[in-house]
Amino acid sequence: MSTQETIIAASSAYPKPNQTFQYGTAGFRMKADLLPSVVFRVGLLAALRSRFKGGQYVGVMITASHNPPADNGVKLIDPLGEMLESSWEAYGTKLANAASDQEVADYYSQLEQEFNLKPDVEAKVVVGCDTRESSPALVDALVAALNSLSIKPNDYGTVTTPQLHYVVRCLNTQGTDRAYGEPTLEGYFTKLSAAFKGLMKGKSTRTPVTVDCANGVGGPQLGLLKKYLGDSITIEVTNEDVQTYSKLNYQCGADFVKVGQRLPPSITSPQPLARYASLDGDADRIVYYYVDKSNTFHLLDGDKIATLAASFIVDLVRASGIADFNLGVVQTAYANGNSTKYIEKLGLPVVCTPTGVKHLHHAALAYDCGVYFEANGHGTVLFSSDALARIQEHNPNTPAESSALKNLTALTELINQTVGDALSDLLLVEVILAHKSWTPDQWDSCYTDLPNKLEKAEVADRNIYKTTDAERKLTEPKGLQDQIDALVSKYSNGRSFVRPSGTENVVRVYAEAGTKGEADELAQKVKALLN
Ligand SMILES: CC(=O)N[C@H]1[C@@H](OP(=O)(O)O)O[C@H](CO)[C@@H](O)[C@@H]1O
Ligand SMILES: [Mg+2]
Repeated sequence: MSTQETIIAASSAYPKPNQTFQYGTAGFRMKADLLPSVVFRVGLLAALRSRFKGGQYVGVMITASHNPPADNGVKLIDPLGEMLESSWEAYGTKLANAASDQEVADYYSQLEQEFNLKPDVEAKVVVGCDTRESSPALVDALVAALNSLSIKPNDYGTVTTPQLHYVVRCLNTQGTDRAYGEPTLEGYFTKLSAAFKGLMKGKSTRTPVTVDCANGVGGPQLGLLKKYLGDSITIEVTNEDVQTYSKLNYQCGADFVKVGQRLPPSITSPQPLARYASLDGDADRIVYYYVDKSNTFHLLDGDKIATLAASFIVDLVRASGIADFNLGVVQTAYANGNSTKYIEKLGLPVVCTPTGVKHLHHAALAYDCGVYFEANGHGTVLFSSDALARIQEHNPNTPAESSALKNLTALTELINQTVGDALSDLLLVEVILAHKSWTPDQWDSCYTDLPNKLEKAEVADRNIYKTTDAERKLTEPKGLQDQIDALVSKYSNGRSFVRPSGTENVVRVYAEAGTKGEADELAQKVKALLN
């Protein structure tokens, strides 16, 4: 049979439902029963992408992150562990929407020709999935697509999204001077735990940190990581039930905590000033929190993690005696206004990009060290290859410089530089707090969040909302931005913006103001302009 015929035969087992699909910020994501045809076609896309990249490995992750248990999703990982290059999202969308098996096969061949893909360049695809009930069948759909092209994918089983990103990068850099690590889970755990233990040497024993794993894949993986960490840290794991599918992200996890600004109900008697953290369903996102002595809840979100990491790394670089090192922080419009002010006060450059990790990641590459976080806890730290070389070649002049340099080097190993990684970020925060001997309230006191409110509005057509200035201003519908500005001007420390979501059929409204009541009121008033 020709390739066309084998694709058609295999595709016929995965008929397309009557639905339009779009590869968005988080790949394809929706109710799992709508996804088999999409995942099959993403398998074809992954093969094309790998061949386009000269036969390098690409990854396919099956997950719907913080979405409810009945949802699932699929996204592609590029060879260095980054998100799929944006220009390819459109090919994914077109493949997913092809009306017949014949059209699927035709479009596959068309792309093969367009990119002049040689038949002798073999595709290499790795796959991983989260713990959802629907995940194994979706992996089967992916494997069926690859098998129809005579490709045998490398299945990493149930893994966190960042673990798969790590593995993809390791596979493609093996044996080069940019080798990222062993392309196995053991390699991942060993790399993180060795760096962590080095950084914690000589630090006094800390109180435990409690980690809510959203009843997702982070639970079992954190359980494994703990074995490698030994007694270098005490981690208490909660919400780690992956057997009861309905519990995933239910009343727990990073999204629940961030959106509701409250504890997961499973934490019934929080210890004042103890450290708590929540992961999301695929463990690429983390937020911290604590209750103070009067039992009031305080969130330490992605902005707080970014400022903590940036100030710590700047200090380490200085203490190592490395000069002319430029460190920048990348945020989105959702970053709290006071976090931005704080970073400016530290004398660090800070830029704002559109929402979505790929935009932040790209902007962070402009620095020797780019620290990027979304307020909701997605984020990581990138060191440029030039910066890594300078750190490696630097000759310290004093024992103090030598010790700082050693820690800086270990940090570059501890941080998953492919993508935001809740497990790696957890260890990063723990290291910094240990080095500063800080309790969570001391960390929190660096700056006070401006009261804020995030709302969503259901609108007839979110595509009529067009933005500029990193999504902070509307250009369309005409006149709406002026109305928003007029409202904002009535509030001290007021700020508000409106943008269409990239992952849900809604428009998001964000507002900040001097008091919580004013922030809520401003958000309501801006929302009312949309109807
Ligand atoms: C306000 C907000 O939290 N938006 C989220 C959300 O994007 P929207 O385009 O706002 O739907 O999902 C993205 C993917 O997970 C994440 O990167 C982003 O931060
Ligand atoms: Mg996630």
